[in-house]
Amino acid sequence: MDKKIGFIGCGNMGQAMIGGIVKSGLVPPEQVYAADPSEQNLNRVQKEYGICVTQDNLVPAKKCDILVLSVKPYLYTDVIEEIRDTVKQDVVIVMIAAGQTIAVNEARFGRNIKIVRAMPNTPALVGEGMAALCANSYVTDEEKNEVREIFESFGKAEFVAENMMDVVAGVSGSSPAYVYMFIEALADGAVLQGMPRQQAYTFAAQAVLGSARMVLETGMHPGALKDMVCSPGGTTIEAVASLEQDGLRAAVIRAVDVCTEKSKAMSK
Ligand SMILES: NC(=O)C1=CN([C@@H]2O[C@H](COP(=O)(O)OP(=O)(O)OC[C@H]3O[C@@H](n4cnc5c(N)ncnc54)[C@H](O)[C@@H]3O)[C@@H](O)[C@H]2O)C=CC1
Ligand SMILES: O=C(O)[C@@H]1CCC=N1
Repeated sequence: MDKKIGFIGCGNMGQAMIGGIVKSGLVPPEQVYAADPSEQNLNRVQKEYGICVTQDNLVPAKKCDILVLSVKPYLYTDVIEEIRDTVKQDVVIVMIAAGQTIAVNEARFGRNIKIVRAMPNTPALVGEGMAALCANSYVTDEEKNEVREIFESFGKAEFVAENMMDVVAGVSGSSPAYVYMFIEALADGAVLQGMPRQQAYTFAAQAVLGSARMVLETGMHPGALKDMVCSPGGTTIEAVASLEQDGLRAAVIRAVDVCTEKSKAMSK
């Protein structure tokens, strides 16, 4: 892609996206810019990925065709105020912050600005991200495809209606945290039964990875896949009955629900 891609904010999510883009070879590292006040973060991405780094937000603002605002939601007002007179006329702004709506941010720019709102997740760093995207009417189909290509360079990406963005935070933006908790708990159970800890993380994480691929690649219902593991009178159904008793599913459904509600509340 012959575009310059900039990041304002180079923390967890910015670094995950930069890592994904550079590793995929979508654009050469010289075409990727990151601005952040943290020298430590900049040194890390500069050393690891060879991209252009600066503490001045106006550098990527001036140079980039696609500009990702990867700062915390509360900083959007200040950052937009800082860059809005410097960005290219035709720049495509990509907003990845939870609870930041297109309408509110169009108003902050105060002109007809192209905005794509996205909700990615950190597995982007290993090329297995999941992102939802939606765009305002100023973004052309070609530009939408370019932004989709960026997100697809480190995982899957789908356009959705903007009113789906809150639930996307609940089901994929934030859910890696719940999955890590599940992996940690699986490993703790194995350690309790005598397995060395590092080995336990490998066994637990590979089981989660393989199960996720089964859902995506077989297209089978998760319940049917679960039934395939449960031998009558066997070990698995003992564990499944125990998880039902302890409310695993109810706990997860509630987690997605409260996360979604928090995202909605942040939009107000
Ligand atoms: N971490 C995640 O899993 C996900 C995060 N997001 C969104 O990504 C955004 C960033 O989140 P994280 O990367 O987790 O936060 P973070 O705290 O790791 O990174 C934010 C970065 O912004 C920098 N920063 C602070 N003030 C700045 C300024 N004025 N100009 C430029 N950079 C500045 C900080 O030094 C830091 O490196 C948030 O809006 C969040 O909602 C979206 C999806 C997933
Ligand atoms: O916790 C957060 O607010 C961000 C948004 C999705 C994942 N992390």
